Amino acid sequence: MLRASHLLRASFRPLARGAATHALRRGAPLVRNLKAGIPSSSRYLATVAPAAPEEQKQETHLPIVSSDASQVAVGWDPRTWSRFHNIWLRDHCRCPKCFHSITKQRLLNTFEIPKDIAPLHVSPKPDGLQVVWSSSDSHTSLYPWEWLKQNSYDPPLARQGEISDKVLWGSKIAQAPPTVAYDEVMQGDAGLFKWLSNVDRFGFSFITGVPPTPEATEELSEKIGFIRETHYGKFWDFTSDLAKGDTAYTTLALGAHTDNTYFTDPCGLQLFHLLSHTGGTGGTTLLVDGFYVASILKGLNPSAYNILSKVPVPAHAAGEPTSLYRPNPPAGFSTLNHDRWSNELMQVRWNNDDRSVMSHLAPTEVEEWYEAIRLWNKCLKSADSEYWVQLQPGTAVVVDNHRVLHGRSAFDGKRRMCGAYIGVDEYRSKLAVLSETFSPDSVLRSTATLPETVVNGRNIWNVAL
Ligand SMILES: C[N+](C)(C)CCCC[C@H](N)C(=O)O
Ligand SMILES: O=C(O)CCC(=O)C(=O)O
Repeated sequence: MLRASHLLRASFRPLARGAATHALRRGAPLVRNLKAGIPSSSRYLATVAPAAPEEQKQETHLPIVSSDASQVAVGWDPRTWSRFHNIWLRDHCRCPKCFHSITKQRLLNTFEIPKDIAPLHVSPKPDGLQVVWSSSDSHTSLYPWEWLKQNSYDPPLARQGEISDKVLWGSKIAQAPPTVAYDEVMQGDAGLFKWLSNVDRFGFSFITGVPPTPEATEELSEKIGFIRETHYGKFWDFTSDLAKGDTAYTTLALGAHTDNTYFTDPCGLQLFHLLSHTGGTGGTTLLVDGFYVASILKGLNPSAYNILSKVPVPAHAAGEPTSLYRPNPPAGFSTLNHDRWSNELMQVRWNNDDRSVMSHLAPTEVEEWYEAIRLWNKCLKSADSEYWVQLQPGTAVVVDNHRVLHGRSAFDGKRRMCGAYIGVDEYRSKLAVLSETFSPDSVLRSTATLPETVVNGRNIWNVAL
C-alpha cells in the first residue's frame, strides 16, 4: 500500500513507479545551485518552497526523498540516489528510546520491528531525513544527511573516489622518514595524534629525543595503549643471550619479517629503542613496506600475488619449554590478507624462519607456491624495497606489524634493545579517539551541534558505531 503524502511529477523515479515522492512544494523547481563551494553531490538540489523575499537569503537546499512499502530513497542529485530499506532505517534509529546515548548500545529490540515496517511519511529536514513510522506510537526518527551518505549501501557512496591516504614507500623514504619529537608526543594528544597519524600513513615512525632508558621507552609505549604481554614478557629489554628461545636473542641477522605469525592475532605495533651497542658493529635495522612490495608483486606477477593471498602459512613459536604457540586454525593465515568487503590489502604476515611444515599444500600447488615466495622474497630484498637505518640511543621506532616488515643485520659486541608490542585494536582505538578531536569527518562536523548528539564525549553518529 502506498502512503502517498504528496506526489511530484519528478523527472526521475528513484523507486518503483508511483512511489510517493515528498514534494517540498508542487512544482518546486529543481535548480542548479550556483553557489561556490557546494559539495559536488549536492550541486543539483530541490529548493525548499520558494521563500518569501525577506527569507531569500536563508535558502535551505535539501535532497529529495521518496518512500514506498520497502524502501526510502534519497536523491542527492538527479543521477545519485541512495535507497535504504525501511527495516534497516528503523533498526538504526538513534533516538534516546532506541539507542543508549551514553553507552552507544542499541536499546531497540530489532526482532520486534514488523517485517513490513514502512513510513507514514518521510520529509527532508535541515538536520536530516525525518521518518514518521506507521507504528502505534508514530515513532519518529531523524537520520543526518552526512551519516546517510557515509552509510549508503545501495549504492556505496562513502568509498567512491576515497583515496587511501596511505603512502607506500621504498628505500627512498630514507630521504624524509616520518618522525615526531618525544617531547611533542609526551606533551599532549596533538603530538600523539601526529605520531599515530604517521604510523597510519607510512606504517612506521621514528621518535627522536627519547631518553635512552627502558623506563622512558615503556612510558612512551603506554601513551598509545596498554602494552601487550606475551611469552617474551611485557616490556622487553633484550640482548644476545638467548634469554628467550628465539633468534632475536642472538647476534644473527634476521631477514625482513613480521612478528607473531604464530599468534592468531599478531600484535599491531612493535616499538624498538636501541639503548646501547658497545664493542662491536652491525645490528642495523631493516624496514620494508609490505604494502609497497605487495603492490610491486601484484604488477609483476598477479598469479604469485594470488597464491600468497590464498595459501595459508602455518607458524610456531616453540623456543620456550613452557610454551608452544600455533595460530588457530593451525594451517595459519595467508601471507597477504585482504578486507573481505573492500578487497583492500589489510595485513602482511611473513616470517620464513618461524614457518612450520607446509603440510596442507595440494600437490599441484607445491612448486607454484615455492616459486611465488621466491619472487616475494626477491621483491622484499630488492634495493628499491629495503630501507636500512642504524638506530641510535634516543631515537625509537614504532612499526605497524600488520604492514611493515622489519629485520636487522648480524652484529657483534654487546647490543641492548628494548621495546614493546601494542595490540592492533588498542592502536586503532587510540587513533580513532584522537581523530574525533583532531580530524573529525564530515559526519561528526555536520552533527556536532544537534541536540542529544554528543553525549559522554562521543557523537552518537560516529561512523565507527
Ligand atoms: C620482540 N622480541 C624481542 C620480544 C621477541 C621477538 C620475537 C621474534 C619472533 N621470531 C617473531 O617473529 O615474532
Ligand atoms: O634486534 C633487532 O633489531 C630486531 C629484533 C627483531 O626483529 C624482533 O625482535 O622481532
